[in-house]
Amino acid sequence: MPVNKLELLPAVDVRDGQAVRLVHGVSGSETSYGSPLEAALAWQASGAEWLHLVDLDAAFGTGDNRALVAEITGAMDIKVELSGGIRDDASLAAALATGCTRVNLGTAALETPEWAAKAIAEHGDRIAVGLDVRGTTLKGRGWTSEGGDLYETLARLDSEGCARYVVTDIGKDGTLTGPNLELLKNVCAATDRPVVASGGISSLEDLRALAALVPQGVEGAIVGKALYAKAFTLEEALKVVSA
Ligand SMILES: O=C(O)c1ccccc1NCC(=O)[C@H](O)[C@H](O)COP(=O)(O)O
Repeated sequence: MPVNKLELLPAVDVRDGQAVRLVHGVSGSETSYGSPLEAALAWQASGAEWLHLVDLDAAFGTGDNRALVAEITGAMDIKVELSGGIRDDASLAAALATGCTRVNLGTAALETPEWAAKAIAEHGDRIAVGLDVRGTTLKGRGWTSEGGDLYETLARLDSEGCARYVVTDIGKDGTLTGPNLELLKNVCAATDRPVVASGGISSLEDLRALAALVPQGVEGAIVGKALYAKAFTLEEALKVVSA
């Protein structure tokens, strides 16, 4: 169903049991923000309708936080989008079994396209694909491996029935330098599927700029660092997007 209000997805990225934010998604660049469950509960208490929950260890292949991710998802009354390391039947089944609303596939959509197409066919709207880019080149495996051309992959995923894309400019992620609006406009022009913007949001003005792209296909925005750095509160952000 089309939405006319920008959805906000506050992020909780989990590394080694802690809520963290990375810069450019680089392993080792993290700042720690304490208990991920407390962070998730705080976003929920502030009025969030969504939580974007990332298992960074699973994304980087340095282990996983699967039990904690399941615990956090189970504790939420709001919708949860799970991301990070969902690449095979076992990790997909575990993610879906948490009761989350949807999962993001990343590396799998690039490296095992047949498996990803099967997951999309079986689970429809519960699957989104994360398109993580530098320029127009996709990245996989915790953003360290090359994954081909953004627009070629988008056309393939569209033809396979992918319901939605989460688009991240890696150069912006965790930097508080604003979202890549040109990239988002270009992706929206290339697909009729909804797009969730991720990475770089730094101000309420950025949220207003993203809200202006809702008619073009931007459905939501993931906000991480800005909330942890207290650039604005979630209550202020929610007010901006509902205005
Ligand atoms: O989502 C992933 O699978 C992922 C994998 C590897 C590194 C980072 C990953 N996600 C990061 C996020 O989803 C961030 O929470 C999001 O882009 C927020 O960015 P920001 O507002 O710039 O802190």
